[in-house]
Amino acid sequence: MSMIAAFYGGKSILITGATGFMGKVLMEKLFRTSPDLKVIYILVRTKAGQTTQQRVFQILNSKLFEKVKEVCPNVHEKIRAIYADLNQNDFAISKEDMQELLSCTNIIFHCAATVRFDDPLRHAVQLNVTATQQLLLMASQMPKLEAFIHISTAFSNCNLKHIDEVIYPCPVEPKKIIDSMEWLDDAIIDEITPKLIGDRPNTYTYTKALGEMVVQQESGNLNIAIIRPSIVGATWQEPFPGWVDNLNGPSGLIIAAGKGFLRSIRATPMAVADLIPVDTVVNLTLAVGWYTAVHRPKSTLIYHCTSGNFNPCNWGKMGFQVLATFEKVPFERAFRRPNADFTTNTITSQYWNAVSHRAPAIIYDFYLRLTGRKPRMTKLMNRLLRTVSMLEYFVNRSWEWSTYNTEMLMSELSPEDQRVFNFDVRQLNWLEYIENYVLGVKKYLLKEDMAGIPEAKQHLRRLRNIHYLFNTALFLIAWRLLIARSQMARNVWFFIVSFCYKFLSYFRASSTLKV
Ligand SMILES: CCCCCCCCCCCCCCCC(=O)SCCNC(=O)CCNC(=O)[C@H](O)C(C)(C)COP(=O)(O)OP(=O)(O)OC[C@H]1O[C@@H](n2cnc3c(N)ncnc32)[C@H](O)[C@@H]1OP(=O)(O)O
Ligand SMILES: NC(=O)C1=CN([C@@H]2O[C@H](COP(=O)(O)OP(=O)(O)OC[C@H]3O[C@@H](n4cnc5c(N)ncnc54)[C@H](OP(=O)(O)O)[C@@H]3O)[C@@H](O)[C@H]2O)C=CC1
Repeated sequence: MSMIAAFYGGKSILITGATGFMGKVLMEKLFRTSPDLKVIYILVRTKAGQTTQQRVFQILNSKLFEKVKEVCPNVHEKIRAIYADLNQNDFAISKEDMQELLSCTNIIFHCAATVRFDDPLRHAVQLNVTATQQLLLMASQMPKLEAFIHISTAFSNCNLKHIDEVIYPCPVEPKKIIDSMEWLDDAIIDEITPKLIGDRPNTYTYTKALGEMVVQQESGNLNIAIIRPSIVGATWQEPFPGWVDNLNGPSGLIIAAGKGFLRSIRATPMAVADLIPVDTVVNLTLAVGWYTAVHRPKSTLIYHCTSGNFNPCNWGKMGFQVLATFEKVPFERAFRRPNADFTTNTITSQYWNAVSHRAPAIIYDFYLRLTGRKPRMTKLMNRLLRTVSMLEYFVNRSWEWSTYNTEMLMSELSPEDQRVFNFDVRQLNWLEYIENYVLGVKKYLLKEDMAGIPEAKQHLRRLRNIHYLFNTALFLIAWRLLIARSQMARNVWFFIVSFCYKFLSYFRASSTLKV
């Protein structure tokens, strides 16, 4: 029997961000391995016209939870959705719900955050800093609380090359940042944001670093641990390979490349692609929750959940494998044949953006206008290029994260726990993982049926023929224009024609001689 699974039996667990990518997998794993847990409280807001109950119902009836229904048929009774909005200082939680949370919670997993790179600083501070502070205040009033697990990111200190499992102080105290957000107007905040984030690339990484400082400063007597995952990708093994449900990180770019929109990205092929499967992150998170509660370390331990130290992959290998998978499992209705190159400098990147991205979008929009349809490709391409420009920071650098605490934890696990809560990425086969990832994007993000693969391949063959025809026509037009303007070109053309004529007449003569 797994000691970790047994530990969560009978426990009341609070998860923030449970409706997110990582939160769903965390909930699923808990219900599947510890079906005798007492209750999972989840803070859920209404979204896209759905009530909290409707959102929970949709999650529990999704493919991700298929196995849970077998081992925990009464899962609906064990999940308690509490309306909350982390944008509000008191989370807008009702008095009754707050009373129940404060008196019953044993473990907190704080996953909620805004992961957008371009969020205005005010919004990112509210969600990634102030909300963390508010949750810590709630935790300090929970008499039964055994552990508080905070999910940060391995990129919270991406301005450093080597990152240890310690908290690095930010130049300005989080409390001052929080207070200034209350009285500065948006225009001033936008103006000072670049100065505040300094050499970090965006408000996301900056506010995650501030969030860690808040955890350190306001932990009081709480028993806390921090987990820093790198680039979280689709599931590796559990509950099944390739599951993913949002466009963040590689997923969106895999779609853009598979649909033929993205043809080049400024990336360093040999840079480490530090991806970590979401089920690996969740296994580590649950192991950390158990270890923190049972062993009660003297200080807040930080665990790096990264792959580069154990089983490095690089962007060149990843890109190659993604494209190779498209050959076998193409996406449907592609705009062009998938083909994405890595450019290593800004000039070539700008050239390919003009030639491979903007020009085809303009031509296609012109075609849409001619056929009486609304042009949309240029707008989509501009948004995609903006997205790519924000992700490029992470594909042109490599980082080294120390993993002492993560390795220590692995050694503390029994063989059974190492099997059930496996976070040993040394066992990960990257080619297999990336292939399953692309398959998962097709099935779970694009909702495309595998039966449509022959038609998708046929469509790509048509696109290839159109591509050849287009290039041939372009060449002939260019050659015709050149001949009309250049004597040299005409001479070359006549030389080629006469050479071919002589070769053909010699060939014909020699073949009649044989008879
Ligand atoms: C063969 C090559 C493979 C190689 C593969 C390389 C992968 C290299 C990944 C590095 C990744 C590092 C990640 C650090 C690790 C964290 O800790 S970060 C945590 C996760 N956060 C993220 O990944 C970034 C989250 N996304 C964002 O911040 C915003 O999407 C962006 C990037 C600022 C763009 O914002 P926006 O312009 O408002 O765009 P947004 O509304 O989000 O989406 C616009 C459209 O693009 C789509 N979209 C959204 N996100 C994406 C995306 N990531 N990609 C594409 N389309 C997207 C949306 O569906 C949307 O379409 P519509 O809904 O309009 O039809
Ligand atoms: N994805 C990645 O690559 C990485 C993620 N991380 C960290 O992991 C954690 C989870 O990330 P991930 O699952 O990918 O993120 P998602 O964007 O998928 O999920 C974010 C969660 O936070 C919730 N949330 C956001 N704003 C509010 C709000 N105002 N009120 C209530 N809930 C809110 C969302 O709820 P709703 O569904 O209502 O929007 C959602 O459940 C984050 O802390 C992130 O920083 C770390 C490294 C990498």
